[in-house]
Amino acid sequence: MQKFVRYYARPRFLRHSGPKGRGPSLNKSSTNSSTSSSSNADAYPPYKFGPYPSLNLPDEKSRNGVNNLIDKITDFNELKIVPQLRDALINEIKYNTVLRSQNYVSPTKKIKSTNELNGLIIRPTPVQTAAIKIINGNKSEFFNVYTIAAETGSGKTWAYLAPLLQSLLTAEPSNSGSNAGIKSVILLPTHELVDQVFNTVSNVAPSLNLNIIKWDTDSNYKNFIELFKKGIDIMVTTPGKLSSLSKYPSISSPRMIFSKISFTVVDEADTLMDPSFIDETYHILKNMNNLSNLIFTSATVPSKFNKTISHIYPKITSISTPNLHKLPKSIEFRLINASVAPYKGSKIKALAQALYAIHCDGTEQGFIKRVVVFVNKKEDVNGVVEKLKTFGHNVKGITSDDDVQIRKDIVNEFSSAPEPSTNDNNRLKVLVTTDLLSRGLNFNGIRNIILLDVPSNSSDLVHRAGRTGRMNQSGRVFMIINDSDKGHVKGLPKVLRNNRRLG
Ligand SMILES: Nc1ncnc2c1ncn2[C@@H]1O[C@H](COP(=O)(O)OP(=O)(O)OP(=O)(O)O)[C@@H](O)[C@H]1O
Repeated sequence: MQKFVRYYARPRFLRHSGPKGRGPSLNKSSTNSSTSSSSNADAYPPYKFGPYPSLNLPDEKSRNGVNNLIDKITDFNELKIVPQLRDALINEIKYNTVLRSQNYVSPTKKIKSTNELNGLIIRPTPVQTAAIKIINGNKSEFFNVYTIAAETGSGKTWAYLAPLLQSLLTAEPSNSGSNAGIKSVILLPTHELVDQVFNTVSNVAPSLNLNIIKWDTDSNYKNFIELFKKGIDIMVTTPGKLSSLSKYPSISSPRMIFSKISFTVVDEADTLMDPSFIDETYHILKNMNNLSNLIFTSATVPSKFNKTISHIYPKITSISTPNLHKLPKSIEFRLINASVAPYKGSKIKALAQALYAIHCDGTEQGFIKRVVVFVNKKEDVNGVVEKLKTFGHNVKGITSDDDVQIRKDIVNEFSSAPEPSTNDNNRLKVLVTTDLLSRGLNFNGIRNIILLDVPSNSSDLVHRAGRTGRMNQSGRVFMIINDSDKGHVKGLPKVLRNNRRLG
């Protein structure tokens, strides 16, 4: 029986919008009042959040170039994609889009068959239109480097998968006599993201007659060698796991692995090219001597990342969308001040109260609510989990120290579509984690994110908040602050309410 410790009847949250003096209840899912003022939001410089490295907007020309591309296209049929790929892509999205959780109007009304899905019209998102037009339209035989940058939850995975698959399906048959080798690689920073992208590609590979492989902690080398001999079309892996291949005796040199790779995607690129990953990532990229296409993709473009890749690759085509570095408009952002009574400086009490308020606010009727709580340091996760358990919450924690399979099982509870709630008591599940899970993970139907710690920079804020509000679905982000944080977050609610860009 899940009972909650109540501090007082109604949570008092610092209001970020609406008339003075009336703290809105959590129940009101008033839409973000940014629509009117967001039109001139770009008249202001990006808002620098926090003292650390800022975000860097790709040049205006490339962004404007993308704008007029986007406006005209509303259908995948208008894009240069071979028919079997277009059909496979649309089908995959129809079955797996987060938009389906919007279609769960009640536990019994689960979408059961294709015809019920037909109501879901799948159109290319702006970043998909731009990436497919620019990359598929580029006939140059030389080595092309692209960056794809677009807001969280806007469909970047298919924005790079479509050109990658198009290139595999339209490539000239190899005249080298043997198919053995790897044709393309998708690099990701975490095992969870390798699984997520591999699952997306697996949904279309059979109908496109492509051999794909996931090379990760649970992969089998014998299976890899068998597929390698047949020819691997796409390998989904992490830089570390890809490098580990050269330690096997039968792999004489890295060149044997990399010699045939012509298309590589570095997803969550600002992570994979940051000081903690770059040696491994760059060691791999520089061994790929036959690359025709290299794509870096991310929802944030930190200045350091921009400098690093422009230094290595002098000619880069940047593809970025008008809303880059903005939080999706569908997200409501609220501050909770733990310094006021009854919390008196205890962020944990404010967190417990926020969870209680979410539990009682009447949203997500008929489904188990799931809340993701982000903290800055992994050593704080277990303490927060234990504390919340004392308040009666159903809560789990994940850090990079946890066993990979346990991590994946817990993530799956939060990344799969919302589960019907059979008994009214067990209506709320909580996941406490760090930035390990703030990037890329397609949490499906998560409507509430709580930032227990103030993120130290805009990039972390964008990625954490971006686990909700995906594909413009509604979502709420609560940031719990103390008086000492006020200086750090001053002006942030107004900036986000006006849909301004973060810098
Ligand atoms: N054209 C589309 N129409 C509807 N849903 C889509 C479309 N393209 C992708 N989706 C769905 O949107 C969700 C988010 O896509 P994806 O994970 O690629 O976003 P992203 O931009 O990579 O996010 P992040 O920046 O957090 O990594 C997925 O559920 C995906 O199935």
